[in-house]
Amino acid sequence: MEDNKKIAALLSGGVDSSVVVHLLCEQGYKPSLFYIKIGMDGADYMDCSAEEDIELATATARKYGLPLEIIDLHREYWDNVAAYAIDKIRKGLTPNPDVMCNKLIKFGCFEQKVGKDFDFTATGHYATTQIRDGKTWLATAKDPLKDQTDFLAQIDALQVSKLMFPIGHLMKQEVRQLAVSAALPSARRKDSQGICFLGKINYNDFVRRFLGEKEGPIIELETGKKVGTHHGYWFHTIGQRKGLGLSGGPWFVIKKDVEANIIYVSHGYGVETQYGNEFRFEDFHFITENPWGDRTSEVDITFKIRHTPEFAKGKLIREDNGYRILSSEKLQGIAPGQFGVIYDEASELCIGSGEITI
Ligand SMILES: Nc1ncnc2c1ncn2[C@@H]1O[C@H](COP(=O)(O)OP(=O)(O)OP(=O)(O)O)[C@@H](O)[C@H]1O
Repeated sequence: MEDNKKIAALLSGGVDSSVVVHLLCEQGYKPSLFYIKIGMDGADYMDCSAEEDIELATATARKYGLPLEIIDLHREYWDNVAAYAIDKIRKGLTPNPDVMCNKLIKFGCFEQKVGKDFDFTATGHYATTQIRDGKTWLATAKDPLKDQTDFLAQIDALQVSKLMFPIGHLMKQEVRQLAVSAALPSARRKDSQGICFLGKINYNDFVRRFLGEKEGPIIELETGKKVGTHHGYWFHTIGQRKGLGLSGGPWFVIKKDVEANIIYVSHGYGVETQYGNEFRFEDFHFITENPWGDRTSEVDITFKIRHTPEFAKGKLIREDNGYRILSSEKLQGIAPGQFGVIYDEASELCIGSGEITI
């Protein structure tokens, strides 16, 4: 990479993005730093302050003599990401605001307002990129526990071609050590959850504010017996185990009847209905392009249906009107609305993702 590249670095005040700044400077770059402000919408249920973040970001910028600008994307966030999350929850689905925040805010609105004037945007995401056949592909991080490619799996070819992930080749421990040895202002900070509000606020308070409460029965799937009462199907998600307030557990949420406001639960593991080995996608999205071409109808892949370090093995099957995953093993808690994320067989490249439907 040439040293005169113009780089915008997204700085959150956390350890990871501070190390990004440090590494870029060591490589001879002079990145412009940007802190994205989402704001709290004047609501007390979002008790999180950006002040400490901004203070640490400012201290980091000063240490390296770099300009820091605060970009207000509050309206954009609420109009896009929060509205998306509420809409999905209302439909009984499980949204993933982190995925949408990356696609629409960090690499969407930010790109349109600021990033467009730079050659690259650097972030502290745990991910890498690879060039193959002249094209840029999203690739997994060295640290499997921290890998965040699943949160990036809705970005597009143009976005990925402009991204830099300077810490993607490091283990979290190495990043922390670098922060300490470089005496970065954020070195001793514990991990943050970034700007995505659902990581920072009480999820139930957020949902209650928009959808209120509505009591309904909790019914045991096998017996049809009422075992408890819930306060609205929107507080519960398929596969959920905690927070049902039922005795004699463990209980799992197996199914939701959104029309009738009923939650169906079942006991313990080994319940056949709790597992599935296939699901379909609503609009599958390839990040760079379809690496298998249109003629291949069935390919071996690895995939994730939630944010876990493990990859499941399976086949991606092309159908007349979309794609289907056939898993080699039974999957627990396939939650419609969540993103199913596809990787190549070696779990090296993140190929794309789609919203799960069943
Ligand atoms: N408020 C923000 N302003 C600018 N960039 C941000 C902001 N929040 C997150 N980012 C960028 O997105 C990356 C990934 O964010 P994530 O939410 O995963 O935080 P993280 O992994 O804890 O990173 P960090 O330690 O840098 O906060 C960050 O490293 C940073 O580059």
